Parts: sequence; C-alpha cells; structure tokens
Amino acid sequence: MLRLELHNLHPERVGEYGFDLGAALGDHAHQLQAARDALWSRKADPAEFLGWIDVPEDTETLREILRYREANDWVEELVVLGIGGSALGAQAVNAALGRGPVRLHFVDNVEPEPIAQLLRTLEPGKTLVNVISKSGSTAETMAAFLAFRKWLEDALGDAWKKHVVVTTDPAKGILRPYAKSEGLAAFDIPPAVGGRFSVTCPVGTLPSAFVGVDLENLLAGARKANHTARDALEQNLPAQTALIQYLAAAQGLNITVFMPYSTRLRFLPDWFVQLHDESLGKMLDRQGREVRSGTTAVRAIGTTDQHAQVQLFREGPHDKLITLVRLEHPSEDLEIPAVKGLEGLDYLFGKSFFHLLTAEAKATAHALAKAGQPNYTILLEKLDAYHLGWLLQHLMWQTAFLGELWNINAFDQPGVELGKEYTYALMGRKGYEKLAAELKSEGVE
Ligand SMILES: O=P(O)(O)OC[C@H]1O[C@](O)(CO)[C@@H](O)[C@@H]1O
Repeated sequence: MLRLELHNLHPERVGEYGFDLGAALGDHAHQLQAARDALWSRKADPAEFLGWIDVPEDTETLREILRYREANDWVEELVVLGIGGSALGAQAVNAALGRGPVRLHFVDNVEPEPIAQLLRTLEPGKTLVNVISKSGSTAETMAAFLAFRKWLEDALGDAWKKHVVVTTDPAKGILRPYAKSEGLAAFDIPPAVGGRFSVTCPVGTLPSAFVGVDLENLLAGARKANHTARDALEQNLPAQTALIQYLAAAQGLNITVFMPYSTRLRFLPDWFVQLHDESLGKMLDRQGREVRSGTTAVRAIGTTDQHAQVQLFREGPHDKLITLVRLEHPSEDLEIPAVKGLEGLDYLFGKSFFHLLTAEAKATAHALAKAGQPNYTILLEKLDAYHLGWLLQHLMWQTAFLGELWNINAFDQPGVELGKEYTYALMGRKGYEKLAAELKSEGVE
C-alpha cells in the first residue's frame, strides 16, 4: 500500500492549515483527466517515449536477465559504467534492497582517482563490467568503457569478452554493432524508453539481479502504479501528487524537496532529482512558446538532514514544497536499551529505533506545517521490492502528469546538448573544429 498524508497544503494561501485535495481535484478534474487520457492514448506511439509504462509487463526480458545472472555465478564484483538515468536507478535499488553477495561499483564520473583506485583493487577474473548507454555515445561512459575493456584484455586476453555485458539501444549508436562484432552479451533498452525512465528495464534490472533483488515483485509493484495511474482521480495517486506539485509551483514554491526517512533510500533522491529536473525544466512548451517550466528538486534524507537543512526549510524563504517518504513498518527493529546513570535519556529507554524514526518524521512534518511550510508524506507500507517498484513507477507517472499540466515534452532534454557539443570541441573531436574556434574566440579552450 502506498498512501498520502497532507500537511498544510492550501492551494491558495500557504500558511493556512489543511488542504482540501478533494476540492482541488474537482477544480482541476478536466485538466487531470485529459492528462491521464492523453498519456494512455499516446503510449502506443514510440516517438512519445512512453515505453516505460509497458516495461514492467515484459516478464520475458526479466527471465532472460535472471538466466544470464544464473549462468554467471562466478561474478564477485560488478562494475556499472553509466551516468544519469543509466546509473541512478540501479544505484537507488541496490542501496535499498541489495543483499549481495556480488559487490556493485558505479563509475558515473570521469574523475581519474576513483577510477584508477578501482582498477588497482579489483581482480579482473572476478569482475563483470556492465556498460550501460542508451545512446552509446556518452563521453563519460565511453571513456570508462575504453579503460575497463583494456584492463580486462591486458589481464585476461581474449577471455575479456566474457567479462563485459552491454545494455544499449537495440539499433542506434556504436555500442550495439560493437557488441555484435565482438560477440559480447547484450541487453536492450527499448527505443521508446528514455534513460531516466529506464529503471525497470535491463538498465536497472541487470545490476539488481546480481545483488539478489526480488525483481518479479519490483515489476509487480510498478504494474500496480500503472493501475493506479489509470484510476479515477479520487484513487489516482500520481495525478494527486502531480496536482499538489503543480499548485505549489503556481503559488511560487519553486523548490521541491524530496526527503525519504530512510538511509536505505539514500540514493532515491538522486534518482528523483534527475527524473524531475531533466524532464520538467523546459524553456519551450509543446507549441514552441517560451514557458521556462519546472521546479528545482532538492535532495534530503531524514533524519540526517533535520540537522542540516530543516532550519532553512522551516525559517528560510517560503519557496518550497516538501515531500517526505516514510515507512509504516520496519523490516527489522532494534530496542533502545536502558542504561543506569543516564536516566536523562529515559524517554528513549525500551522504545524501538523505528518508533523514534517515525516520531521524528511526524514531528518534522508538523513542525514544518506550523511554520507555514507545506509538505506531504508518501507512506510506504514497508521497504520491499514491491513497494519500491510501486514508488519508482509512481514518481515516473507524477513526472509525466506534470509534463502534461505544464504542456511540455517531459521526455527530451535539449538543454544538455550544447554542453556536450562544447566538450567534444574542447576534446578535439573531428567535425567540431568550427565550434572549437568559436569557443577559443570566447576565451574557452
Ligand atoms: O544512456 P546514455 O545515452 O549514455 O545517457 C546518459 C544520460 O545522459 C543524458 O542523455 C543527458 O544528461 C540523460 O538523459 C541520460 O540518462
């Protein structure tokens, strides 16, 4: 079960206690229903990049992934080479549910020292490298692949090929033909699935299979989110959270904080930030008019950031909507023991850590509300594969709904292209000489 608890979310006046979500849904019913129906009806068109809706239905690919994992029981270290949507989902799932025995390493940057350190410490014979890139052209991922491929070949000769598995577009880019010509194992990223929406396809499921995540249930949870996203508005959770986000933005709350009360969910905010910011920060709407849509997603972790950011969240500018994520039941709990001589702490004696964690989340939500800082809590029955799959897919739906409400394309990312082209020019890539000269004249070289 995934459900919502609202705190101080008035659509018109921030600071007034209570938010009538029912009334807001009524007021915006037409818009939301149109958004829901448009998303479901456009899903058949690959150009719309809504393939992520159907991915959790694809149990055949999941079976292939599980067969591949079983056939490679020699793997002790799995290095994931990918960036953005090609890394963050697997990282979040692994931190939440990974239970080994394989150790996962993520190379999602080109800072030389951590890469050199990994190459020094890992044993090639026990290492599998999963290179993940939808485009097959991302400089960071490809540079890392060149380094790891050479490292494997230097150590293992021709056997390096058994130590690489490629996850990429079935047709586009240079990785697919390369995998074919070298006889490397390869899995598809469906063409209609963008990186930040790819966690339930092999981008997320292959690494997760190596750390024992219950993938059947992860996908079942994602399918549950799909059902919810098709429901009437009163039951349609992503339509509801998208509406809250939309109304908050309309009130000038330009920042959306995402704050799970869980260390195991510590990478979920990173995944959410990419999903939200890259999808929704757009200069132009679907008709090409300048809109500059979006809110800025900010990461936080409870309780940790109660001792870092909550001061600002309560007393700083009223420019934020805060989403807390809280579990209703722990997977394991621990009693806080009584200690003689420390009676000043007796309010803790005999209580459980989960009790304390829950109290802190509730206390923060209420303290924020009292300060007029709107927030809501997404409650997860527990942290297992089913509920995590549900939450991930819920957040993808929320993003898609927001894209519709803002009338923008949530599935492209034109804003990151120029930086990539400048990088090619600065690195001396063929065909970029003119741009390099232009940069030089502007003092960048
Ligand atoms: O999977 P690819 O093509 O290497 O892309 C990695 C990431 O780079 C971007 O294209 C741009 O940041 C993201 O959308 C994507 O998740």
